[in-house]
Amino acid sequence: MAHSGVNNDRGELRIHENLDELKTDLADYIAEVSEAAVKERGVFAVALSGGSLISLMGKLCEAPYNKTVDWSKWHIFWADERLVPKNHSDSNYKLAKDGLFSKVPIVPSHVHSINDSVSAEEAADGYMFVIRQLVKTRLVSVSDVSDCPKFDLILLGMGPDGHVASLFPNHSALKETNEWISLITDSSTPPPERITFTLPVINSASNVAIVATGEIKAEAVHLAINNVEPDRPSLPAQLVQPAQGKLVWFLDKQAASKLDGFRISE
Ligand SMILES: O=C(O)[C@H](O)[C@@H](O)[C@H](O)[C@H](O)COP(=O)(O)O
Repeated sequence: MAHSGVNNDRGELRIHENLDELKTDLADYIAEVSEAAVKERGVFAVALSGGSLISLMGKLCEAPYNKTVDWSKWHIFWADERLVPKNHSDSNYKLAKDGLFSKVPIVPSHVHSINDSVSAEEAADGYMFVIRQLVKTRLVSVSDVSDCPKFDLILLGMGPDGHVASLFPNHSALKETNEWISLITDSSTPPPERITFTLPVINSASNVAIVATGEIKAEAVHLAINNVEPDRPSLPAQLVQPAQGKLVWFLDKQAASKLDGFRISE
């Protein structure tokens, strides 16, 4: 690791020499968080995003994790989903199915995907209903400080514009303070219709990881982590500030290259 375990008030930074190291560390981290949740609560409620995140999680499907992780206790949710059919190449469900849960023994009824055969509004309401039910039974924990669900882990990618989940810069969904889910119809990155967790839900999780790689992400990583304009934070990734949970950044050295004080070691 180029820099390991550096903590600042924007969370723990795990900066890696290359993608292979990052993938191993990410798999280790997810396996550890899952084991701790299963020990404490008997289940692991994890929310995924789309993009490169899923392939960066790929080592979970290999030894030793494929055998050591207690997959039967995993419950999978989506921090965001694109409103396309589940067999469409833009679907985050398809991405996760092909890259993850078709390869490990996750219980099909523990996959809490978004309905693709109803209207966007009905899909958003349905997803909200499922999460509400699971919070009632405490399969998903509840935050002590808000009435929001407290996921054991929310895994986020980040776009070069600093978006996380489907929360885009300057979008009104960033201002949502009550609802758990927002329906987006005008996403600046296609496809336009998406369902996303809101910031209150992301910031109520026990653990949040943001995974960003490549030089194309360096500026947004700098703005979000060096907390530029802390009084007027506007970048979605900068607004990820878990109230009681732990935030960890998984970066490669290209994505970290614009961080204040960061030097690439040869
Ligand atoms: O559904 C989505 O579009 C994603 O959840 C999105 O937030 C993604 O994580 C980022 O766009 C980063 O994507 P990359 O890692 O592929 O750059």
